[in-house]
Amino acid sequence: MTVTVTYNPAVDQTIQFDERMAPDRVMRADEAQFDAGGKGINAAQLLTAMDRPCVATGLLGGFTGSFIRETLQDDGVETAFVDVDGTTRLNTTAIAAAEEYKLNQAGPAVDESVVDSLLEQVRAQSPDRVLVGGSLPPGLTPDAIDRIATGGDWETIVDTGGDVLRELDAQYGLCKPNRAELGDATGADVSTVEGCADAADVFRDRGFDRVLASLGADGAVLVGDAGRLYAEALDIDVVDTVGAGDALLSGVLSAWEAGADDETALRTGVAVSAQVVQRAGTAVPDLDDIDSLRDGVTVRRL
Ligand SMILES: Nc1ncnc2c1ncn2[C@@H]1O[C@H](COP(=O)(O)OP(=O)(O)OP(=O)(O)O)[C@@H](O)[C@H]1O
Ligand SMILES: O=P(O)(O)OC[C@@]1(O)O[C@H](CO)[C@@H](O)[C@@H]1O
Repeated sequence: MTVTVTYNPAVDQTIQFDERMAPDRVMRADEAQFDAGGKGINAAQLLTAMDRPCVATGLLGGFTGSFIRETLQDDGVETAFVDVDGTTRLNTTAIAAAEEYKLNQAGPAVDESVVDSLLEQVRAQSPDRVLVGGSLPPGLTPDAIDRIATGGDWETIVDTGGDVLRELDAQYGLCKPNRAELGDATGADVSTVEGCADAADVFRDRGFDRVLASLGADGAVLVGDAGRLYAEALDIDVVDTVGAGDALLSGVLSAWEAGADDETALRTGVAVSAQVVQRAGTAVPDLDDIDSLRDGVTVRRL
């Protein structure tokens, strides 16, 4: 069973415009939607939709926190959140004439004592695996993630920004940097797929057993004891890429949980991410076609 930890959840607002962004005038949206978001929450929704046992935990507060709670309940996602005084943030993605603008708030400041409360919630679930996803709100340091990783007998997976990744100190089962984070955190040349795999090895030397690096439209690389695999992305019409990395990771974790090997897991991750980027926002897409999409993903050994 997986527990996801989202220290800094968000309501994701996605607004779409036919025309390009321009300053000093009112832009009127053609479409708008709100979704429950934050990397761990997105993963919990997808894992639940793929019938993998999962509990979403994290910090929630205010009217945005209530919206996330209600949305997860409607989606049948099990939850065990800790209440905080501040108001959970609202992040905006503006899609304007096919350009994507991502506007993320910092989130409400919290006190370090929330880590103890969260750890208690995680322990109460007795998970096999804990996925810590997303940024840290003001008031927390990377130690908040290390404390989850060392807080019990579970494998910890981490999907957070390069600056935080660089500072983690504990042993982790997996990290999921994107290309920019891979480059920022290692200083390596990540312009080629081989360069990305080399950078992933730098992460492995720092205490991550496996590295799943997402390369946007170029696909993804999975590096571990079983070798280095590269999957091409599927050729699809992209609406927005918010949540693409969470989808890749959820697909890989779901397949591993079903007993799949690394190659099948990587194919599944790419297939799930393809479904997510073809829809606006971070709501769970239709996952019925995943098996046939997965068969169309090309994987090669590096
Ligand atoms: N333009 C695209 N075309 C096809 N697939 C894509 C495209 N962009 C992303 N993907 C798929 O989504 C996966 C994750 O993408 P990306 O590297 O952009 O994640 P990310 O930066 O972690 O995203 P986020 O932080 O918003 O979740 C890729 O490995 C790929 O399979
Ligand atoms: O600011 P963070 O925590 O790095 O990222 C938060 C976020 O952009 O990531 C998710 C997509 O991956 C969204 O649901 C959410 O708004």
